[in-house]
Amino acid sequence: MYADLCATFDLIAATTKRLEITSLLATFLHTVITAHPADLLSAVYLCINRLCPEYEGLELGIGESILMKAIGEATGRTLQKIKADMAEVGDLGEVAMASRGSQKTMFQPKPLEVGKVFKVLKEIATISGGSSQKVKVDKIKGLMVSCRGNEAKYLVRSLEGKLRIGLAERTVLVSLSHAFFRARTSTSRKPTDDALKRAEDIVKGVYMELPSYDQIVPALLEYPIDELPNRCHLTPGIPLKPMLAHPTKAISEVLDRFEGKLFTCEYKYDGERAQMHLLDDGKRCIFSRNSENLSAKYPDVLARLDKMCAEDTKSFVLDCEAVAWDTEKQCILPFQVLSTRKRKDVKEENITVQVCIFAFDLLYLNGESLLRHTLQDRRALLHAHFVPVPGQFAFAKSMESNNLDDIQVFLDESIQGNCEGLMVKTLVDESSYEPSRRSRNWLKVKKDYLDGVGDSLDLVVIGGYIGKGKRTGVYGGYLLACYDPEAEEYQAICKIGTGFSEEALTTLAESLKPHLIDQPKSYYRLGDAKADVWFDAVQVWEVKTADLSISPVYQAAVGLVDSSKGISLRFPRFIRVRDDKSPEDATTGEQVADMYNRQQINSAAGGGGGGDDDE
Ligand SMILES: Nc1ncnc2c1ncn2[C@@H]1O[C@H](COP(=O)(O)OP(=O)(O)OP(=O)(O)O)[C@@H](O)[C@H]1O
Ligand SMILES: [Mg+2]
Ligand SMILES: [Mg+2]
Repeated sequence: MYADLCATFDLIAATTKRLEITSLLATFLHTVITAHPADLLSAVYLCINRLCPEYEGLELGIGESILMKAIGEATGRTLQKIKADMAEVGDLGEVAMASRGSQKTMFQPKPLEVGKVFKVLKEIATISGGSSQKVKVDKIKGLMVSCRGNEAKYLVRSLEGKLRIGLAERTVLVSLSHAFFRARTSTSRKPTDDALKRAEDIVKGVYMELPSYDQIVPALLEYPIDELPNRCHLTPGIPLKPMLAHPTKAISEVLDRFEGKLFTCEYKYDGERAQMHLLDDGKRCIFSRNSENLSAKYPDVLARLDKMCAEDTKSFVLDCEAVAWDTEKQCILPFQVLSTRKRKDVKEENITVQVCIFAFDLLYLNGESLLRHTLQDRRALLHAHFVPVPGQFAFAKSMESNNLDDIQVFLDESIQGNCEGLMVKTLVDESSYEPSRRSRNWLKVKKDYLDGVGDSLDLVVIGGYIGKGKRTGVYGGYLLACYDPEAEEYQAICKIGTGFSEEALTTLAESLKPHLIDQPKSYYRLGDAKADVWFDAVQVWEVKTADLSISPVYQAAVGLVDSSKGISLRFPRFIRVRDDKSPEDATTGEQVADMYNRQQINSAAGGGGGGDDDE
């Protein structure tokens, strides 16, 4: 059984054609549905490399050293040999497979089952405490000795938290819908593309509202696909992925894009996205942009929830921004202040950074999902069912006008008020809430864009340079990368050395030290970029740049603008650590290429702000 999954992984790794991958996985999942339905949930989780819904926060990502130890002990090879192989091959999964293959076994252990493998992985992730390292190694060993063929390779990669076979989560979702479609229709007829597509849209749509296989897989096993939307829908307590916005260069661009449509301008608050939930039973929670549970960070906000609700408000999901607040001067403080707030185990009486919540959308109210309502409706309900509390809870400031001068005045006011600019949104037509989409119906206008800097990038730290002179003892600079989800690789984009306060240099170096690795990962695409030390891809930094240029050295967006050269940033400047983005949410190669192309168009047009003067 686990062998079948691993065989499928091998086939998937061997092709890059999305349709083929979908069909390979659908075939496998179909057999699971018909022959071992109880293992289906485990199989799906193994395919997407997760242990539970994202918001539960349980993760694998077992460190290289523990894995090497386990491989050594399970295969009777020395650590030195494994390290040497690793240096040569660069992939611990391959090393494990080769080590297992060369091992003489006295007897054949029982074949591994998907459900068993997944169960043990989950156990490993939950182990903590004093002797946890040893227990983990033992459990890994226990699985490893039963591995045959390529199983050790995928087992190790699952433990590392990265399969790297080019299997995107949305492909798993599509395959799952196809597999169920096949299982639910008679085999004599070949399904029409339309019917397949319909099944696909239902499953995808439901997942957007309720991103939890724990709920969706059992429902699919029990009911027909058409019934799924009635069984699974937006539910307070389970975070949905927030809707995202497109950057625009100027107010005139907004007016062009939204011509003939009703739209609204809102202040764009500069804090942290906060999705607030109230459940029927009174339970409450807050989630980040990344579906991380922030309840332990904002006990003060949870405590004020009752004050914010009108009397008939029993359950809801609110989309908000949490912003640092100056209680004396009664005004918004910059993001930098919010970032100094403690993140975990916050006690209300010790809070130094107060926050005010600015609500801009209502997604669910009293048992009903509002996602498909117009923004106009949702906003009316928001205002009717919630009550502003000075300095604690407010509605996002908004304004309707299609006059360029009016919007400019509103934008200037927002900047005066310590905001980042405006969010401009369709109000009636095409104004439903689109979870997890970067929608064309939400446009952001930031002050920075108007200054000609363009949007910031969120990049992953993969290398460092030993500091000299004033930076002795800390890193003098870092190597950054963007992420290419298609190739599942981090592509080096630039060296960065400016924008750091002395304090930041120290704290960043400290926070990265536990993630030092002996050599760059096989999935770092480096080109000619070099570094003194290498880091595991764990930290995301927001970075501003003067401009982007084609580079013979760096490999970001390679193949998109030039067949062999990548794109690099000129004069990159560190802004902040993005705790709310994981490395795989970093700016993509495609976005980098997009930014480069837009910049070319703008400078060719001789438009404003073309200068690239940087201090
Ligand atoms: N009125 C508002 N409506 C919607 N979002 C708002 C509003 N005010 C502030 N925001 C914040 O602005 C964010 C979108 O712009 P921002 O440039 O900060 O995105 P980001 O988090 O850097 O992500 P990305 O760059 O990937 O789009 C939202 O995620 C939300 O946190
Ligand atoms: Mg922001
Ligand atoms: Mg951004």
